[in-house]
Amino acid sequence: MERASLFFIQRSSPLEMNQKGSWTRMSSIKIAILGFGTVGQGVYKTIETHQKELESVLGKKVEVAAVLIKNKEKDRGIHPGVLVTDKFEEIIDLNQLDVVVEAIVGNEPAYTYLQRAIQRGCHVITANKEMFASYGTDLKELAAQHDVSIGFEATVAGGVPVIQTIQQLLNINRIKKIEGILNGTSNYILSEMRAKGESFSAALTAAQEKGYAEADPTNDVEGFDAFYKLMILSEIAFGGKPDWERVPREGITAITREQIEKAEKLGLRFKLIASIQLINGEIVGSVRPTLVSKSHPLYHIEGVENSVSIEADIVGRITLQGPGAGMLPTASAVIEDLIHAVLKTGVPGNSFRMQQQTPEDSQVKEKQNWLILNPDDLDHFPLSLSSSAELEGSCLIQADENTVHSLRQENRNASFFEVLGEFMLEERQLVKL
Ligand SMILES: NC(=O)C1=CN([C@@H]2O[C@H](COP(=O)(O)OP(=O)(O)OC[C@H]3O[C@@H](n4cnc5c(N)ncnc54)[C@H](OP(=O)(O)O)[C@@H]3O)[C@@H](O)[C@H]2O)C=CC1
Ligand SMILES: N[C@@H](CC=O)C(=O)O
Repeated sequence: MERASLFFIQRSSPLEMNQKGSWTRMSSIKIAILGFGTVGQGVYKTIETHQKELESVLGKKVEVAAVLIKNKEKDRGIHPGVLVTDKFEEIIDLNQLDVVVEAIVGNEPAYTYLQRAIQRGCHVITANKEMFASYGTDLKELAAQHDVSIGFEATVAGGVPVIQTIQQLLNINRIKKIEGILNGTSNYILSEMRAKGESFSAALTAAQEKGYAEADPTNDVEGFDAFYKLMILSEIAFGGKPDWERVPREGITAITREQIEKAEKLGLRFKLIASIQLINGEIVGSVRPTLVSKSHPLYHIEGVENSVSIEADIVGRITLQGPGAGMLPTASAVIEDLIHAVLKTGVPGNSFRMQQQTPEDSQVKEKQNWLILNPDDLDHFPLSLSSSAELEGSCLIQADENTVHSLRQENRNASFFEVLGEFMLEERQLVKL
């Protein structure tokens, strides 16, 4: 009995003194969660488990007023007082609605729902990178017009607070380059294939079961997901995005277990690397499978972990690392955005970061090391390493992007992988092109 009443006291709003000096129930922050999959459920659970912390930071209880889903037949285990509906109209028409958290999939109807929520005066938070990469600029503008916050920490690198780091903590630094592992599913698959000899499809199934993969995992394994995240980072770091068509995007589907084993023998690991930088004032990016050597920090990023390195002119290089996908890490990003939303530190324009950076000290892209697996014509590479047992049927070159591009055209069956980090082979010479 005592336990039950204690529980009741905790769940009801605390008392606050009103202007007339009498005690009333403290008002609560009412939120709606759009989507109740991995992310939506994580947010719902975290609000339950961390109500005390939320209340102490915000001075108010946070109440989930409504949840939007597609399939009304599924049992959700949601508290009976919460409106569970497949009709957005019922949510947007609620008497009180302060924050809308969007965790559904794809551009529409997510974009329209968030526009309507902002127009109603609600703060919005999204985890939907595909939508935000396309419409983030418009939504930020709309949010500024309506003086509401827009949170999108969960759109990039799951639980790793990279957006707030750039927006709130690197206001004066000029960012030169951002590079990292931005897709948890791909990194998990590559790690499982290498460490446990799993097949691609078995590793993908496991990533889906753990809630890491997108509803359509093509986005993960073909590099679209990392690409969307890169575009979101580009906008906050450089104040703009490159022409999407000019960003090479390649996923991990063509990587075989044999290639992974061959790389392993050479002390190299495959990682899906996303990178974006200013080169002579132009924003240049790419998403592609890359080989990293033991000396490189990304070599040790395994499983669902993500890692993002930010190179800036004052601070130098800082690296953030942590879980890049999954229920609770993503809920963590959303919940922290909720604090900024309610305290209004997430209103666009409240970040001091300049919108457009002067590309004064942008860099010239140097030649990189590339490992070519199975070139069609080894004679093409006079100093090829084909005589090496480990490198049988492959060679290492140093070349710029354009040279590699032409070589690819001439060697259609060969695979070209940039090598990051120190990579030297005894008695072997690098072919410099
Ligand atoms: N999973 C992760 O680790 C991360 C995911 N994200 C992003 O968060 C978003 C959600 O991901 P996740 O939770 O994994 O996805 P899920 O597929 O697990 O869940 C999607 C949810 O959205 C609902 N939904 C889909 N379309 C509609 C619609 N048109 N109207 C109403 N409800 C709809 C589904 O309803 P129903 O249950 O009825 O089918 C489901 O509850 C995605 O944009 C994803 O990219 C971001 C960071 C990490
Ligand atoms: N599918 C995504 C989820 C988080 O953004 C990933 O695997 O990284």
